[in-house]
Amino acid sequence: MTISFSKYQGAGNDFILLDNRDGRYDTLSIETIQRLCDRKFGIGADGLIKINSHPTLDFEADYYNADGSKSFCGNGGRCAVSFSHKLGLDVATTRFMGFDGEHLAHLADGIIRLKMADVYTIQSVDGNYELYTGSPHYVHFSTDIQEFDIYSFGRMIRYNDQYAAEGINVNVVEELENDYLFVRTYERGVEDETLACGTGVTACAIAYAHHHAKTGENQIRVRVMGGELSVHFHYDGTACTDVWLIGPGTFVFEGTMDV
Ligand SMILES: N[C@@H](CCC[C@H](N)C(=O)O)C(=O)O
Repeated sequence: MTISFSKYQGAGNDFILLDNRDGRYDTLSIETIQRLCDRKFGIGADGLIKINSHPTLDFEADYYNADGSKSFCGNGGRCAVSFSHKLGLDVATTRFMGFDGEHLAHLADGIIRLKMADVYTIQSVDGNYELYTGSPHYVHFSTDIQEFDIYSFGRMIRYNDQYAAEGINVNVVEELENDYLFVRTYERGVEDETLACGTGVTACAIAYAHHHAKTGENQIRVRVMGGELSVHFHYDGTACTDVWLIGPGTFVFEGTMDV
């Protein structure tokens, strides 16, 4: 089978995008997804997204991590909107289905505003936080995180008895200035640090607002290893609503691969 793909990246988190609106890639196996994402034997990517048709929404973004497991991906969601624009869909305002439910998004001037799920539960775990933003995240605040060994720390948390079965994404966060964070993320399903994680920066921005009791409207800028993202939301002291992840979703190259 010949796969026709486009490669995209959002703040350095990179994805293979497939147009599957006619179902031609419905039978793609987990092994094939792993091979396509492999950086030595395949195209190379942190994840793969099939754009499926949907009965009531503009499309479905069917996301797979590089190991073939499924979740919602914030950076991937933005890239799915950019790719859908390339496919000819009108995505100035668009609604699509993701792993965690329906999403609204807007594309203007190459920047995608992606509406994320509301967050009602922020769990405190020994001074760290655990929350679900479409995928599960562990948030640890620290200083001088450029020097932090995120790989060893991420693996220690992700594979401990509490999380080993389901897995968790592990973020380390530094406050650079008021409302400006630096975030590094170890992603489950990639099992390594990625250059950015959209659901991760969303979780970190929310945990930061919660930690500092920043109620009301929040606009948090986040530096990641591969660029800059923003997270806007309302926090009422308990719940986060009207959550938006803002950033690019950039075309890199396209091609074919025989599998
Ligand atoms: N890179 C993503 C998150 C992808 C899913 C995650 N690895 C998981 O399995 O939970 C993002 O940008 O949100």
